[in-house]
Amino acid sequence: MAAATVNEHLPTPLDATSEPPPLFDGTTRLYICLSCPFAQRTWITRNYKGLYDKIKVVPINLQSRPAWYKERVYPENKVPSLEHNGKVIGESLDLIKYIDSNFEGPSLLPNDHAKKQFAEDLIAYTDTFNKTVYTSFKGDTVKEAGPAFDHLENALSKFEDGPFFLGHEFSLADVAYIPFVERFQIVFSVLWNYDITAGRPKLAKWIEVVNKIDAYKPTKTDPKELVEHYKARFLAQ
Ligand SMILES: N[C@@H](CCC(=O)N[C@@H](CS)C(=O)NCC(=O)O)C(=O)O
Repeated sequence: MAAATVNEHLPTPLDATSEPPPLFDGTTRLYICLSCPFAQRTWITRNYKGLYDKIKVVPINLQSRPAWYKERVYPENKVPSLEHNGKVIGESLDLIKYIDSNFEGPSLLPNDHAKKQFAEDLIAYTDTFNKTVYTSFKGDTVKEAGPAFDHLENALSKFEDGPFFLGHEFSLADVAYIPFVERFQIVFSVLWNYDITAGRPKLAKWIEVVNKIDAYKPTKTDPKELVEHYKARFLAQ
């Protein structure tokens, strides 16, 4: 069971003119960008575990990035990153595991060895999944991306007992994919007139159920901004 959610009002993203927060004062801070799918993974994890007071979300404006972010927080200059116990760590897939195992709240990885291994395999496949889909934008998109969505449909068929990758329990495997599937569903529909769930009933059900999770709802991206961003980034000649 997810922890209770709160109706959170996040601060305006910090930009190049913003002073840094009082860094390394003992506050745990999760630096994100509101439209970043990698950061969204960590944001969902933090919400699902009910860590609203324990982990402060600090949105950053990546278009007008504050210099102190690279210089004093995270030299890779990307989001997400987590300031915790006097150090800063990054990489969304490492971070979701880190948050899950170092903080209180419902566990997002099962104890069952086979299920845990399946979650690890799925998490390891996310880069291939994303690469296959992003590469397809430059080619015969619907045809080339098909196997990536079929992979998810097959994975979702593994356990009979529920709509999620590991069956009835929501896990880090779901967290790792949903930000990207959310974006792909929108852009395939708007730009290629293609429904990624057509002929993929498990994927359709999974998306429907994940959309009801309170920890996920406030993290969803703005579809209009997304389509404009994808047009400019992937379809411009
Ligand atoms: N592998 C990283 C990727 C993070 C990433 O690329 N974040 C983007 C925003 S969506 C970013 O910070 N881009 C800024 C840049 O590359 O300068 C992760 O999983 O956390």
